[in-house]
Amino acid sequence: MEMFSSRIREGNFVLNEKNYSIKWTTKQIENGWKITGFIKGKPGRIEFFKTYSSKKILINNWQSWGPCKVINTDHLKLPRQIDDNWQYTTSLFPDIFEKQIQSDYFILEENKLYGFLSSRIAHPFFTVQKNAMTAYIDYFDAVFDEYVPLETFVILEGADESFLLEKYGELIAKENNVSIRKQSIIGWCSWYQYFLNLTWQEILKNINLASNYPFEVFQIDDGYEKDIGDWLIVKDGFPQLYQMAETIAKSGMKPGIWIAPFCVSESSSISQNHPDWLVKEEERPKVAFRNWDHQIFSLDLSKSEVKKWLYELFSTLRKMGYLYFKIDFLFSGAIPGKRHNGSTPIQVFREGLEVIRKAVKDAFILGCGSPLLPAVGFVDGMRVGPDTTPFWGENVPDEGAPAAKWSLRNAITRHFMHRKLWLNDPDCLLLRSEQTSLTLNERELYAYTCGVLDNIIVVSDDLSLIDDQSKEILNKTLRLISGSAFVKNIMSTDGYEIISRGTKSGDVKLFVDLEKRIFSLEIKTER
Ligand SMILES: O=[N+]([O-])c1cccc(O[C@H]2O[C@H](CO)[C@H](O)[C@H](O)[C@H]2O)c1
Repeated sequence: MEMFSSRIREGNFVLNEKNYSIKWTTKQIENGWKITGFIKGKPGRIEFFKTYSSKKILINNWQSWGPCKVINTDHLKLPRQIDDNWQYTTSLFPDIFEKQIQSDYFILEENKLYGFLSSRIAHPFFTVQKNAMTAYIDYFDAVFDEYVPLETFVILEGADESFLLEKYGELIAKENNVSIRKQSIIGWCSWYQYFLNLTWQEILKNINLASNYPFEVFQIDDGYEKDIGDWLIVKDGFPQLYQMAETIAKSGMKPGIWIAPFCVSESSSISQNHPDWLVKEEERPKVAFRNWDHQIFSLDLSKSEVKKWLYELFSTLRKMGYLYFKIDFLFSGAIPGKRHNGSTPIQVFREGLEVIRKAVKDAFILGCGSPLLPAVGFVDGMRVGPDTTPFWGENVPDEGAPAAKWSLRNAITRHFMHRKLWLNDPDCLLLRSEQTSLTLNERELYAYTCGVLDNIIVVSDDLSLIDDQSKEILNKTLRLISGSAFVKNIMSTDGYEIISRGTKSGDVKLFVDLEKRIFSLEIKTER
């Protein structure tokens, strides 16, 4: 284990390189080491730490949808090609990802965890090549005249990897002064039934049927808006946004809305009227990703006009009565590219989140498609996996594309974040027995796992398709929440053992195998 080419040991150190200076402190902590410090100059991408890598490692992608999974470093085929439309969800640095094994923020291996506790200015990540693991901190093109804090780094050692990961989560929470909402979310969401074919008639139908369910939140997803960026203008056939909120509120639920606030479509009025608001590459608006048959640009969140627009947008929605905001495609605010004031993409991403937080006050913010570590402290809930699907998805590559199987796997491998960094959103439960390829067993397996994990529970079905059996799955799931859950064998590749103490049904133990699609649920003490 080497930091800047010297063996790791306690003390205060200084290093003056050509382009930057760094001073740091290495301290022994319970179960390992902690490194804090300061840096100035034009660091670019610094090689921070080096060690040997095991073959079996748990790696993590930087944003919500990306995989968090155990791999065997010998079995990964390199080089690999990235889908051009989704470069930055695959990696913040696609050129690195194509050639090397990459893990963002942390790596877990047998008996050891290497992890960063913060991403306030820079992007910290690891690469593995042959048996060499390197930790980098990337400061993009930023120049710091004065010392700025280094992203804090820890090495944790111990025999139980699940425990190391939990410990890591606690340290991140402490570093970022996180406070967690006690009250979790039980709700309804339109996306996984209606996708972009959403209509106001169907929304009304489901608002009415929702009175038979314990939903506190009723969230309208993508499909109501005229264009990505033109959020306050609705599609033909929808009432005004304030009327939608009123209708939901009248039925006794909290109005929730989906919005992708850090990006705009090439066709939106923002792109047309404010080209100066967009992140540029070679003087042209940079394509953050392609979706909805359009090129999608990234907003330059370093600009005060953009921040003002963002604040107005969210305070308007809040005034209309929205109390739950699913803010999506957030990664687009943090992609590399030229911003107006020289801040790093990570800094401006956090400034954007801060503006939204101020504007919506105490309303619930659910992050989605979001960089994970930089969002800690700004969001109440966070999607921790790819989109779920009304099919299992066993043939979908494990790379962040929608698939129930991989969505649930991430809910398990990223469980250590739950109630430490935010409330985990494992994505929606799909309970309907029609218009789905999920079997009864798969629907139960998904729902009970989310329940035992105590995660956010949001149903995304046309409620007129819910039969008694499907409703009983929901009721049973809701009796499994509120416990404190622990994934016992996090490095496993053939089935997870999850225990949860103090659930509404007592202490429970769940064994779940996503390959074989089997589970067994043991309820130990009835209360
Ligand atoms: O279909 N896609 O290509 C695609 C790519 C990436 C993300 C994605 O889903 C995201 O946005 C939709 C609305 O558009 C829902 O809100 C999902 O819950 C959210 O995760 C969909």
